[in-house]
Amino acid sequence: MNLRDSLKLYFVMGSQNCERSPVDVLEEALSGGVTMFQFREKGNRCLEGKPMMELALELQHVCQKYRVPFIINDDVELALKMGADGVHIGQEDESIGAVRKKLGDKILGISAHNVREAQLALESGADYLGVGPMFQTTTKNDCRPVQGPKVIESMRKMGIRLPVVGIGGIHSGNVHKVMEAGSDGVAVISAISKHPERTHTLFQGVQDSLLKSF
Ligand SMILES: Cc1ncc(COP(=O)(O)OP(=O)(O)O)c(N)n1
Ligand SMILES: Cc1nc(C(=O)O)sc1CCOP(=O)(O)O
Ligand SMILES: [Mg+2]
Repeated sequence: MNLRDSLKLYFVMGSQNCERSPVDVLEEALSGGVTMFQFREKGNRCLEGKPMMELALELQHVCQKYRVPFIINDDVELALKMGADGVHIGQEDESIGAVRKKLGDKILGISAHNVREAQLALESGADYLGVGPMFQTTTKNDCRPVQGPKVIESMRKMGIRLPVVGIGGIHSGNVHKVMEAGSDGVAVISAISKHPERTHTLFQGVQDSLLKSF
């Protein structure tokens, strides 16, 4: 599967986001159509040290079973140590160029909030952009103000063709707005971590939007 296709339904999650076993949640999400996974163990009640590492390895194993890329949030050294498929970093994390050098040809995702950040990420070697927040979210407390899907639209209008996922407050009722703005897919936490059994509805929303755009 190429990267654009892998980004259709991108599940981002850590144990702090789950109401039951993260391994079971991920397994159900992958059966429901998730195409890429990011391990984001961060914030209140998150695991550290050995328990975090053990969980990361278990989740990586589940992704391997489904042949879905396993991405690590923020921690480049952890990603290299585990042999993860890539890393996602934001504007407040390490420099993009330095991370690209460490990662070689592994997947590098960058958060971008405007056309300038998107252009810089592209020039520094990003493989895809995470753009948000699309809608109001309570999952990440240091989020930027909501700009909505129009940011993705403006990136596309300015000729940025890099694969893009929208993130922040996305659920099956608003997924079409993100896709219609020119996104390749959506990244979600709570819509799946709280209701993994509804993953297929989100996946169908992405597919329907892609079919309509032809
Ligand atoms: C796919 C995707 N997009 C954006 C983010 C946010 O990254 P960042 O801005 O570095 O914030 P944290 O997730 O590290 O709190 C993401 N993780 N994934
Ligand atoms: C991790 C993250 N990054 C965001 C950004 O705007 O960059 S919003 C966000 C949280 C997404 O969680 P939910 O799907 O539950 O709203
Ligand atoms: Mg980050």
